[in-house]
Amino acid sequence: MASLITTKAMMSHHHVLSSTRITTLYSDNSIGDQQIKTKPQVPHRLFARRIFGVTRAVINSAAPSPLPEKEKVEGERRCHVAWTSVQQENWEGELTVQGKIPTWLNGTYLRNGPGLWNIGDHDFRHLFDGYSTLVKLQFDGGRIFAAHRLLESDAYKAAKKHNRLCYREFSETPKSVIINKNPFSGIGEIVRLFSGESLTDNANTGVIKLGDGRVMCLTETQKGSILVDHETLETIGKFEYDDVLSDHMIQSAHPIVTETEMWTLIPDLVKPGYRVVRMEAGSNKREVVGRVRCRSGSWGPGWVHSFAVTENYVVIPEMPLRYSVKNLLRAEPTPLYKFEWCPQDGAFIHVMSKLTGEVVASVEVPAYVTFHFINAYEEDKNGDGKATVIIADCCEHNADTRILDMLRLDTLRSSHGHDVLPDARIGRFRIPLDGSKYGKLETAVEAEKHGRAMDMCSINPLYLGQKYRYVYACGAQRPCNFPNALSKVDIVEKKVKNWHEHGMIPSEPFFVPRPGATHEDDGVVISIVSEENGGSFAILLDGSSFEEIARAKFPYGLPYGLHGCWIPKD
Ligand SMILES: CC(=O)/C=C/C=C(C)/C=C/C1=C(C)CCCC1(C)C
Ligand SMILES: CC(/C=C/C=O)=C\C=C\C=O
Ligand SMILES: [Fe+2]
Repeated sequence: MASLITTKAMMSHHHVLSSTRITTLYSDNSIGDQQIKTKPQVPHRLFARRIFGVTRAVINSAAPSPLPEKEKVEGERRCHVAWTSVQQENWEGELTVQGKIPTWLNGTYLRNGPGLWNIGDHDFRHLFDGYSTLVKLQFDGGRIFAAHRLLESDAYKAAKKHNRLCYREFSETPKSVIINKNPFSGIGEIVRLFSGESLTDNANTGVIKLGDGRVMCLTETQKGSILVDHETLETIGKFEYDDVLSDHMIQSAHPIVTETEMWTLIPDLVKPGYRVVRMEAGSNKREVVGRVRCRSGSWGPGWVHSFAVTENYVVIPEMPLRYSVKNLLRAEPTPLYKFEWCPQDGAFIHVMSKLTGEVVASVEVPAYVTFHFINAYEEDKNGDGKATVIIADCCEHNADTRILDMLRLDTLRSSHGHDVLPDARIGRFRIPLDGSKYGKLETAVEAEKHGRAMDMCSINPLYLGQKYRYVYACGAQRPCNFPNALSKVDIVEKKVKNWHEHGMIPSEPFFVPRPGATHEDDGVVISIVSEENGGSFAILLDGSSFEEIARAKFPYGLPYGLHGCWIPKD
């Protein structure tokens, strides 16, 4: 049984509990004494809603019990903690470690993701709508100090203050900005949309460490670039870009960062294309290295959630899944949300020189749907030191756009143990640099070997842009193709090793190389696992054997997360 604290007060409360610190979400307007009750944990969206209504915080984890009968509503039965909102605004404490953490692993793993999917009485629709929730695992001499905290974005703060949605999220439009049927009444909103005013800054997708040490949370809106303190998880404030590129409201959610620079793509919705930009470590100014024009005759550029780089080139995808101004302006989401599917206009990959900004290849490829590029590298077929082909790998959803709508919370909450998603694979693009018109798209490893699920990938960061061998990603345990396993894929030998436990939903496996390692897979893989019984734990796998070396349980359940980063100690 878990302790349930029911707080009736006007303000958020801080509860100090032995080694853990907890802050409840916010409360309603009633004033009264704090009551402490004992009640089973209910990992359920109704429960999360009640937090906002009356503020209740679950302190301990325990096996969830069924909801009281009166609260059972069709479609709202007990759901996996992976899809359940966090139940406190923040928490910190030491985790008890089972197993042994390598002595060299000192630093902080930070993970971002949408951890809160309701506001007031409103339940969000889509996985990507939730408010950013940072989770920290600080490894120190074999111990793990963990924490989580909601990001104080303007979108989250406004939602808290007004108890309703105030900005456009991935799939949600607040009532206040809904354009009515009169085409002229919405002009103001069109301005607010294109100026970015009504867009969210809920930076819930990823978190990166810039070369100068600053830590930034990101989403696809440019205003959703927010600096945080990786030790306290406090929000520092907006990352202020010192350039004029912020006029374009969107960006790729996955910049590529090294110790010296950051590369990203800025899509242009007006003249369909992408600006390829570079920012020096220590600077806030992005320089435009070059611009790619979209090849298709469609109105919008292809969606770029992520892209890839090699040593000398930037690989720019132009997916047939395109930003749609029409869908952007709609109040009610389409099954493709802000996008539209235009395979008749072709699918392309462009390659730009990092040095000159020149587009050195622009090839048509088979239709594809991907969120995440894994890595890319140059192949030199003639052995004269000049690249002849670019290889670019991605998690590819068999060109099936239904994946986007399948990430709706109702689908995720109700699907158990069977195929629900389109099958996914490692898609390998071969892009010739000899002026050929076409590129190839192949399956790198038979998808059955990783259970026909493939997303949320990482590699050894020292192999970024280089020929590489290992992909760490979420795969699946058949017969279901939902990513419920961690997979190590050897793309050279075409072998896969999976980690899976019944009922568990792991988030992105993140590879940290061992300092001084000479083998690509010498390091550890970190993931956070949401458990069927309502709990969660951090897990460490050996990068080479892919066997578990340690796990550490959180005293409560954490929801699914998206992307993470590693910040070495000092
Ligand atoms: C969480 C994740 O992976 C993606 C999040 C994407 C978001 C929040 C996209 C937001 C957008 C709008 C609010 C309007 C403009 C288009 C678009 C960038 C899709
Ligand atoms: C969680 C996900 C896809 C899972 C399907 O296999 C995609 C997340 C994308 C955003 O970062
Ligand atoms: Fe992503």
